[in-house]
Amino acid sequence: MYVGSQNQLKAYDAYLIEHGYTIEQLIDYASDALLKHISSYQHIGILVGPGNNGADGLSLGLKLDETGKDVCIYYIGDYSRFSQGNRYYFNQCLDQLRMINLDETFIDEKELNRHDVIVDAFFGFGLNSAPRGLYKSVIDLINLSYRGDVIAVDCPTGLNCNTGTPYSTVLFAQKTIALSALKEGFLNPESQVFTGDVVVEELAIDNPFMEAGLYALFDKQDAQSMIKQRRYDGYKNMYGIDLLICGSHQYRGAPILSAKGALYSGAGIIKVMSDEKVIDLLPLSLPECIGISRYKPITKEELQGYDAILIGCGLSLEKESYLLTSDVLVNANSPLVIDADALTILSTNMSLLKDISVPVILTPHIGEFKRMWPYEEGADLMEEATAFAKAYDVILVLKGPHTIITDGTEHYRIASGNKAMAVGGMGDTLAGMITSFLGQGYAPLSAALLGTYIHGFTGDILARKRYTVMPELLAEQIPCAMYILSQKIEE
Ligand SMILES: NC(=O)C1=CN([C@@H]2O[C@H](COP(=O)(O)OP(=O)(O)OC[C@H]3O[C@@H](n4cnc5c(N)ncnc54)[C@H](O)[C@@H]3O)[C@@H](O)[C@H]2O)[C@H](O)CC1
Ligand SMILES: [K+]
Repeated sequence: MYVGSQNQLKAYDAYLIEHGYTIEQLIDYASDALLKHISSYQHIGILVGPGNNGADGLSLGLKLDETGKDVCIYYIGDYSRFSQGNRYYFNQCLDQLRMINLDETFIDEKELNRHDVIVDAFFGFGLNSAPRGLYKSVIDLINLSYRGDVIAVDCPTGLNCNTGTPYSTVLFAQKTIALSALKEGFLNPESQVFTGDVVVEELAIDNPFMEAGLYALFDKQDAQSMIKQRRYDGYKNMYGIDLLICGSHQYRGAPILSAKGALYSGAGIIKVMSDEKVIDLLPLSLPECIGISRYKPITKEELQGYDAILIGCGLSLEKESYLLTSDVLVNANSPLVIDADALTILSTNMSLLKDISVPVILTPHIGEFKRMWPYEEGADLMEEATAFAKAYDVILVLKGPHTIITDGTEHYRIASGNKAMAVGGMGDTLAGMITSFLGQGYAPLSAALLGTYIHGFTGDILARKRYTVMPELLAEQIPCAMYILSQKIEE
């Protein structure tokens, strides 16, 4: 299943049109996909707006009429402002269907309740602000007085399709048929009260989702088929020797959380290169890990022999951390995960990324991302993420609700994770997990996807009975979560 923001969905339609489809054809495919969801009803009212969402409703009305249904179209506004696709179907409807212009004849409660379903094709992903005037009046009337089902085409009118939050007026639907892809806002669980059940219907064409920039939703099934079974004859070196260059005298907890994330997600051997104070603490909290005292400068030789390296968690922003980060970026010859303070340091000299020949995964939260990329407030985060990954040839794990992961060519949103996980230290655990999967031999993009999915999945299990989820507890639960996924256990 794919997901897109308003911009991306507009670009998706433009891409299809550039590649030979006409808008009238696309609307025809859209109404084909809608038909089966409405065909069990007999008396059908369709609310039609001025754009292509309205056109979907008109084309659907024609098809329902052909099968003997009682169809009535309610429209607002003047023909000259309708979209090209809308006019094409509007003209056909004029000859065949009962058409009510709400500017002239407003519907009352009785007329409304003649229908056993109301199809909302007022606005789809094109809506930019609250519905006003007659649109608002009709929506208010339906919300208050209509007793049948409301089915929304693509997005309920009045719901912001990027955020999943309502404008001041919104139509409550029992069901929403999302065309081609999920709208980004539907990832927000709070949107469900407006959308009702969401069904995604793809158009019956060769859909170029990924090429055209839409994001795939990486879900439980994807994780189950990606996760490898442990081998009967496996031994520790087979599961990776990972180096975590993390922690400082100031931050002693972060490296422990990263190491726990790495260890509990299956790493063979973990070495933590850090400040003396962290090294002293390590055997007490994590006796499985090996401590290495950190001296400057870090040479190429010291970075040899690892399957994956993580730098950044709890590193601090002292001068010495700047030197350390550039030493590691210049000398590393294993796949590299860059997190937290190392990202802030990197943001002061992004050209360091240009000369790296090993695969690099960056794991910023939005604040760290903005330091690295000229992000303008309100810009489309998924589009910016893709552009960033392409520009620097890295894998970007942009942390947030339904974390964004892209290498510039493939793009994903992670289906797991929840609000109880917004706790300091959670990112350190995640960075350790991704490093662990890199070290276990997963391709870099797979390591990022699997690490992030399992992190969220473990958090989801814990959050069923918790208001907040602590990173340390989460780390300790990773083996159970991985067992559930690897054995395909239904819960
Ligand atoms: N690939 C697909 O899945 C396809 C989906 N399709 C459908 O097309 C709509 C999007 O159509 P579009 O014409 O771009 O936008 P809308 O119909 O949602 O809106 C029309 C128009 O209205 C203006 N507008 C915005 N906000 C307001 C407001 N508050 N009040 C009044 N007017 C407003 C704005 O100018 C909009 O452009 C999508 O949802 C699918 O249903 C197609 O079938 C093609 C293939
Ligand atoms: K709609």
